[in-house]
Amino acid sequence: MYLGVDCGTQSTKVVVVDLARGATIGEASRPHRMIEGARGRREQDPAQWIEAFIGAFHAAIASAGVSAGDIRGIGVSGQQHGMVALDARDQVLYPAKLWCDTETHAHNQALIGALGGEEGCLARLGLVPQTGYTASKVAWLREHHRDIYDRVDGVLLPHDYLNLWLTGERVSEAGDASGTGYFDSRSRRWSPEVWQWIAPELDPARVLPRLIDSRDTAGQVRPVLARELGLSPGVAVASGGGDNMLGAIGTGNIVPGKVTMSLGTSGTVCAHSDHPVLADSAMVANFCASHAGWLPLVCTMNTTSATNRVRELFGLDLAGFNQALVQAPVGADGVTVLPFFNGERVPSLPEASASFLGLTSRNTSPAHLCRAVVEGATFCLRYGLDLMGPLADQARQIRLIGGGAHSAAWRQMVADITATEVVCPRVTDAAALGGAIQAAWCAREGELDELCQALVQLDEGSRAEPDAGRVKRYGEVYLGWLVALDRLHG
Ligand SMILES: Nc1ncnc2c1ncn2[C@@H]1O[C@H](COP(=O)(O)OP(=O)(O)O)[C@@H](O)[C@H]1O
Ligand SMILES: O=C(CO)[C@@H](O)[C@H](O)COP(=O)(O)O
Repeated sequence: MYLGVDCGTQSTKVVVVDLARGATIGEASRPHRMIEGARGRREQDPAQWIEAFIGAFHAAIASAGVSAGDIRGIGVSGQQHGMVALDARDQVLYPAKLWCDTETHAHNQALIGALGGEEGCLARLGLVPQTGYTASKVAWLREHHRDIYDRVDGVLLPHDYLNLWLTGERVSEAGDASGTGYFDSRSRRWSPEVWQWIAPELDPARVLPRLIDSRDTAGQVRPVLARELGLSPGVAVASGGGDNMLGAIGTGNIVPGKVTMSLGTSGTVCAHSDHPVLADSAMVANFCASHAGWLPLVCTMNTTSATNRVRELFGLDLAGFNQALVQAPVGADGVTVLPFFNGERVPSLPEASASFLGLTSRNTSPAHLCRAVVEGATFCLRYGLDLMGPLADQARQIRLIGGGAHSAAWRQMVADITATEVVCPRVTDAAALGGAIQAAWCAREGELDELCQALVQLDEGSRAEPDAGRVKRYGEVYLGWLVALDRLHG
């Protein structure tokens, strides 16, 4: 039995996988709260991740009808880029600044400038740091909270922090580390040179976690914690990884030719590559995968974070929202939504706000506005997919995951907007499943492709084929959306 954990933005999910039966036999989740402030501040208290982990752990074990003592290994996935600053006793010094925090935009611009612009960044890091990556958060801490910064003894990513809590070890692996902005994603090594620029007083050899291979274990669950959780002694904790990296494993996207799209708090599109990718656009991030190879990815900041905002505006639950989506036509009778409530990464507009355009007396029903915001969020992903070019073109199917993938109307919309067949894995918490699969792989239960073949099952009932008429209509509506984007944001 293996356990997969995904510390997402809105919640922590846990799945229990029975290798012998080739099945996921238990699932549970527990929510997180967000601390939001002026100027794009978005933070979370890492203590909440631990609380959510423990709650979801016990609930998933109970739903599987097994004993915690049957668990052989654990793999942890986490929201990428968050900064967890620790003192010498591993205590958290400041709330984790998240991937969707845009408060540090000026520091990111300064970093890009100092590294010699986009070309200099590509030469040093193999990618161009975006607002939201960890690097500018460290520089921001230095400028705004010098007293805290001076006490920093370690900087971890969210999944690394959970691995530390589980094992007592400060380690990291290439997948998640490649989203920091101080890691060379081609050589798969920290970049002390870039670190020196953002945090000259902090010795990278001390502050940055030890890098391990994706197939290595971070360590074993601490004996005292194992007793508290009811685990057997010596349970191994896999290297884990960023949620998108483990989502790729949990959808079987471990070799070139496939595309995974996630409709979570963020929206992401990624495709595996067996070599580092230098895309035409800096918005395509040349991340590493959390098994081997690379995972070029685009990420939009306003997916279910945007759709939830409009849903809540009308007091709708998720079922009511999904019903509303099908009550308005393709294109929402002319309503165009640029859903940049939180600023945006792709397109690169960290300081933008949202716009609703084309409103008339005939298109302001809840159905119209709900449909329009989902269309706007999906157009951002289509925009990202187009930036990926040949990396995505070769895929004839999109594997759709994340909470939004539960909506049949949204699945069909993705198929029609991208003109590509869409199918969901049975476990749409694919990052958590990827964690369990990686844990079994680290325990040498089999090769990764064998484990994916056995454990990633598709939900045939979720399959959505593009409809020729709607594909054509969406082609026109998307062009209008691009014109609006250009007109408002240049
Ligand atoms: N049945 C559903 N229909 C539409 N959207 C859904 C459904 N279930 C979940 N969601 C959306 O998914 C969101 C959570 O997505 P999730 O992938 O868990 O986020 P994260 O991993 O970022 O925490 C919810 O807030 C909700 O908007
Ligand atoms: O910043 C990125 C990817 O670069 C996001 O995808 C985060 O990793 C958060 O993921 P979700 O909570 O939306 O799954």
